[in-house]
Amino acid sequence: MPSMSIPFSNNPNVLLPPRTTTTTTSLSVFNEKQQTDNWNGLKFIRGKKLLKDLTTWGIGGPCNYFLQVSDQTQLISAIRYCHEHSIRYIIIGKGSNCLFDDLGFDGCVILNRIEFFERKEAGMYRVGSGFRFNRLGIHCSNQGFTGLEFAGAIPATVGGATYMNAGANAQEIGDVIDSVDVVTVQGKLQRLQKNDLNFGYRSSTFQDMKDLAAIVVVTFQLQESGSARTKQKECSERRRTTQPLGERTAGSVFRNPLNVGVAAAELIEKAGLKGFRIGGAVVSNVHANFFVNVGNSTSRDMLDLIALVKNKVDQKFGVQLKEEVLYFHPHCTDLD
Ligand SMILES: NC(=O)C1=CN([C@@H]2O[C@H](COP(=O)(O)OP(=O)(O)OC[C@H]3O[C@@H](n4cnc5c(N)ncnc54)[C@H](OP(=O)(O)O)[C@@H]3O)[C@@H](O)[C@H]2O)C=CC1
Ligand SMILES: C=C(O[C@H]1[C@H](O)[C@@H](CO)O[C@H](OP(=O)(O)OP(=O)(O)OC[C@H]2O[C@@H](n3ccc(=O)[nH]c3=O)[C@H](O)[C@@H]2O)[C@@H]1NC(C)=O)C(=O)O
Repeated sequence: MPSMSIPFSNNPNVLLPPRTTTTTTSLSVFNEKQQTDNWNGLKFIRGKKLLKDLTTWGIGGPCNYFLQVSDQTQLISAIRYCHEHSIRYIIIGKGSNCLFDDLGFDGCVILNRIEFFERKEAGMYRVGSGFRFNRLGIHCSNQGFTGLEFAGAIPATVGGATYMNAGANAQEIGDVIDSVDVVTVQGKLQRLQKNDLNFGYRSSTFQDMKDLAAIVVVTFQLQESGSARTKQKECSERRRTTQPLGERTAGSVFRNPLNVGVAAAELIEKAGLKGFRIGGAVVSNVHANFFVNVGNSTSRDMLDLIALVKNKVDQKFGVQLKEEVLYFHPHCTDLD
């Protein structure tokens, strides 16, 4: 079995080489007593924040620096701090698409809680990227606007969903976005209009932006519809009956293969892998593209299960599945 099958996040900030004076190259700091670093009013927690508590999979050791931000100014300051100190960093929302390592993350994890919500005019909403995506979907549908009914049951933030171009039930977030405000790695704010944005199946302009630090605000333009509320309830009901809700998963592990005409889940099921288990990681019996942490999965269990499923599907059907979930290596990845 290959030791590592899942690609790393392609976020350039994650690849930033640590400077030994500021980011430890060993993870020994994680065993020390929790400390805080105060900088420009920001309070970084050092060494003790467990990533398993920040992700839906419930897997992941401590991160070297942790910070929760609740507004744009804090986020920009945090990014500047990381750059000035050569600390690699990532922004996470609900942690529903992330696999962290049991060894943790030798860098800074910034938890996005920029949660404001403004109604600009009928059907136009300006929303902080840390706002809960499911809450947004329910609210807009209840107000009689269509386009985000699918979001009502998805555990994500608006920023994470935009970055991935989240979609379900034949809808995608990219279809109803009017503009997106981002902050660059230089700490500058920039607005991207609808015409500048290029969304595809689980892909977005943001995944290719070399100078993206974070999505900060998303503005939506929705159309009126008398059936939005009913449709939203149907989407949630469908999810309840076809997906293992209430279990520790990261949603779909693999993207659906393009131009094959068959879903990843179907290939995995036909390979006889439903219920297959490695340690505490199990292919769901409810939906084969969901892998469940049944309580004690290590990151290695999950990585091995992903690699095994990939291999079996390739051997049996000649289809190379691509991961939707992102893996974050504990150390600087340019050395690996
Ligand atoms: N359809 C469904 O039923 C389900 C869908 N999902 C999907 O999972 C995604 C996860 O959302 P969420 O939990 O919020 O994200 P996560 O916290 O899991 O973050 C995943 C990655 O998204 C990027 N990201 C998150 N927030 C931002 C931001 N503000 N600015 C820039 N990049 C950001 C980062 O990538 P990087 O570090 O590489 O920059 C981050 O590592 C959603 O897109 C959703 O589609 C999840 C579960 C179910
Ligand atoms: C969960 C996610 O998004 C989901 C989204 O919720 C649903 C609902 O629209 O559609 C996608 O799943 P999916 O393609 O597996 O959709 P489903 O309708 O559940 O299944 C597709 C096909 O696979 C078959 N199927 C499904 C599950 C299973 O165990 N076995 C199986 O054979 C179904 O019968 C169906 O013919 C998204 N996944 C991807 C990778 O595109 C996510 O991105 O994390």
